[in-house]
Amino acid sequence: MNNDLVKLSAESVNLWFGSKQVLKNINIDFAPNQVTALIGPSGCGKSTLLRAFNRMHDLSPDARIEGKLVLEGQDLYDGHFSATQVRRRIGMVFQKANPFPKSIYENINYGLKINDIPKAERKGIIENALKESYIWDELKTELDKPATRLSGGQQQRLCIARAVALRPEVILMDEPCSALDPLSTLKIEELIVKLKKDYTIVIVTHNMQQAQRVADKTVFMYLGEVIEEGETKELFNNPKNELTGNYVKGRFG
Ligand SMILES: Nc1ncnc2c1ncn2[C@@H]1O[C@H](COP(=O)(O)OP(=O)(O)OP(=O)(O)O)[C@@H](O)[C@H]1O
Repeated sequence: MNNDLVKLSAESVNLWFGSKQVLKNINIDFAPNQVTALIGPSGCGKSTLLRAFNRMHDLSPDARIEGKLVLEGQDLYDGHFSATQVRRRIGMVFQKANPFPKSIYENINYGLKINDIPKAERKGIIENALKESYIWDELKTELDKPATRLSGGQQQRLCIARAVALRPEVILMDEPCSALDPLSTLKIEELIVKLKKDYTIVIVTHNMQQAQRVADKTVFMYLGEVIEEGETKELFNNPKNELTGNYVKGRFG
């Protein structure tokens, strides 16, 4: 891919937990302002790859990474960045919404504080992040209420607001809708499509319809390897690899 069209990439990435190799020679380029879905059967390494971009394996003493994970030409592991700096530029939303046991306001304010955003700016940023995440109208009169009292779908949109408040360049989403009802799922999907105007988004999903609804590109992984990647429509309707075809048609997984 032309370098101007690459926001984030994995270059010859191998990853082990102890002696078990979980990622094998992964090469992927993620284009800016696009949504890319990572699909593949359970255990194929999707979350592990996503987490590697966010420096989440720093805390696993048995994790070993070879190769490069690159954001705009800069290696995320070459000592240039701290994990906090990486996470400011690459936000993450998890499978289960994980609001802090604090108020709605404080959930977003906390990240702003630890990233030294001046106090005078925080209120406006919080309002914007909630608006951007389509949740302001629902929550504007109860910002002081505990976030844990929100519905699962609202909690997940709050977590997305928490991520966007820091103005990351990339948002990684690890099965963000798997714990949600169909209506909340639809709202998050609409939000994802809207957010790609400003962010590069990578989403892990087991939901084939979801991948087709939200993703411009799709990457199919199997046993730690990338088997096929391409335009979502193409990969689903005209897969080049038999394994991909069997997976997207639901024959295994
Ligand atoms: N911290 C860890 N220590 C040891 N092994 C791990 C660790 N994290 C993941 N693994 C192993 O790595 C492999 C890949 O797991 P991963 O969670 O990346 O798969 P996945 O494709 O995201 O699966 P799922 O769709 O079920 O979430 C699995 O065999 C898992 O047990």
